[in-house]
Amino acid sequence: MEIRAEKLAEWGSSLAGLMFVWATFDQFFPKFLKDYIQLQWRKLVNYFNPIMTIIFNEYSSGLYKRSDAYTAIESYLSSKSAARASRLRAEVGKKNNPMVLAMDDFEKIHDVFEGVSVKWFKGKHIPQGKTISWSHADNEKKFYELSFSEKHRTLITDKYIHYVVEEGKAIQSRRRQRRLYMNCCGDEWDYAVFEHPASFNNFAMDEQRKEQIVNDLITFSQGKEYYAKIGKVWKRGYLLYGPPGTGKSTMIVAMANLLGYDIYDLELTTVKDNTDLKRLLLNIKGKSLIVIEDIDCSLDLTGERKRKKGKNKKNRDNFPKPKEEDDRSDQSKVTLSGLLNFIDGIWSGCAGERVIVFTTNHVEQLDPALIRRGRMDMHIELGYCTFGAFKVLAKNYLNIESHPLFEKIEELLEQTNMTPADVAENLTPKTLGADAETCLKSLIQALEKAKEESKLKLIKEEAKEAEAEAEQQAEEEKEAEQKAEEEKEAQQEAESDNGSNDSYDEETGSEESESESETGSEEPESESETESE
Ligand SMILES: Nc1ncnc2c1ncn2[C@@H]1O[C@H](COP(=O)(O)OP(=O)(O)OP(=O)(O)O)[C@@H](O)[C@H]1O
Ligand SMILES: [Mg+2]
Repeated sequence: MEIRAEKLAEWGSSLAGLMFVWATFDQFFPKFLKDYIQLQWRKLVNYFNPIMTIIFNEYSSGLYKRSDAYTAIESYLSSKSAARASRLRAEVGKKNNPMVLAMDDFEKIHDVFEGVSVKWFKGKHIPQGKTISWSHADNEKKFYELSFSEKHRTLITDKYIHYVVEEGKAIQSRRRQRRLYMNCCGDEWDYAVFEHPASFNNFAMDEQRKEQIVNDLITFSQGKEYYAKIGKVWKRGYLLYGPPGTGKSTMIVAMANLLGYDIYDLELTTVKDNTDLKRLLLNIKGKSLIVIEDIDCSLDLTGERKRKKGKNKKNRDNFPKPKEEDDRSDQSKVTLSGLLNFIDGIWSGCAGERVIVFTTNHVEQLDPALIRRGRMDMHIELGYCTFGAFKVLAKNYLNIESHPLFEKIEELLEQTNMTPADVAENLTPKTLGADAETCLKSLIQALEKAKEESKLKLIKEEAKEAEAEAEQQAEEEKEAEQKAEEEKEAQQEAESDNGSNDSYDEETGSEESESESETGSEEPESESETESE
């Protein structure tokens, strides 16, 4: 299309004229008149295409706290802005938080929900004249304006706004720095900022099972209405069990990272009694993952607690403890019923969503009451490394998805038990520049060694068993011999008794008179006396 120079000049002068008129309008017309004209203009537009507008103010009137809906919408829109807004504002997060791109003031972005297009506008009212105020509400008044066609009113007010707020909250919680709380002493929580890279993406386990667990967690975290409908507290319990080094603690971190929850690591051995336990638990906020590791070592299932033992804790117990700590653990009286009350008692409903995780290496030692469904809803067994799990580790550690050595590794993994922790350690390069093949070979070596060791162990165990069996057999034989001897002796005694009775009859009691003369000499004497008489 050809645009002629005279035409351009004509447009230019019209534009300049329009700008002049606007500048004059803006400068000389009072605010109320401008607002009136704007209102009338909107009405005119609305007449032909009815548009509905909803305003979300940053501060509700009289409140000093930012509106939750406003902040949730801000988070939701910031996730859309990077791709859709033409002017962005960069905000650098606090310590270690990534930079966040948000839409700038007076920007518009479009969003689509169930095929319906809506428009968001970020505006602000700037107060006329400068006033000094301590309240945000008196300064700039920011707001989000949502506009959509009137005919979609029900969809937007009933569903879309709810969706935006919930999604925004989820984004906030994902961005928020998470905390790891610990109860070090008494009934108080101490925390540290929690940054752990473990996730379900790099967690090594059977893919199908992993998907089940992830789906279960996500369904739980989105199940607020469902739990309310069925009248249950919004909580879910997971029991993770398996040998040391199979990823129980790693899975806890992956769970927290997936849901964006804080972790509360509850150390029962430092809690004095049920009252302190209650106090601790009441101070746990919503969106939290409460963890009791090695539950079998923390709580005596008869009701009394015992000191942690096993694994590292066992080693720790070898060191003399400060007397104070010793005394404290002796006085501790957290009971199983106290713990169960917390898990599903009336006061378990005092906070928002919660996930409770127990870990143990000895599931068979746990009281069935503690782990029944409803308390520990999902039981997850973490076992030795399978080939599927190995492939995840190989992708994580060596960035490879296949290799000619995989076949050999698969075969060896089927023949021997190696924990994912050991496999991971063998896949870790030990020297700078060590390539994938070197690491795989090192794993094969370790697997072969483990296989040999388990074979030897088996042989030793069999030999030990055979020895024990032989010992038992020898003992049984010895016992049988002894028994036979005893029986023989008893028989001989009985026979000799019978023999003596016979001789008494035959020899008219000469022997008896002998023995009787030892015990009671009077009777025979009197007898002899009568005889002599
Ligand atoms: N399934 C897994 N996927 C990825 N890494 C794993 C897995 N299992 C173990 N690891 C690695 O092994 C290390 C030890 O695992 P973890 O501490 O989770 O084991 P655990 O089952 O909690 O052991 P314990 O019973 O001794 O507490 C982790 O740091 C992790 O790097
Ligand atoms: Mg662990």
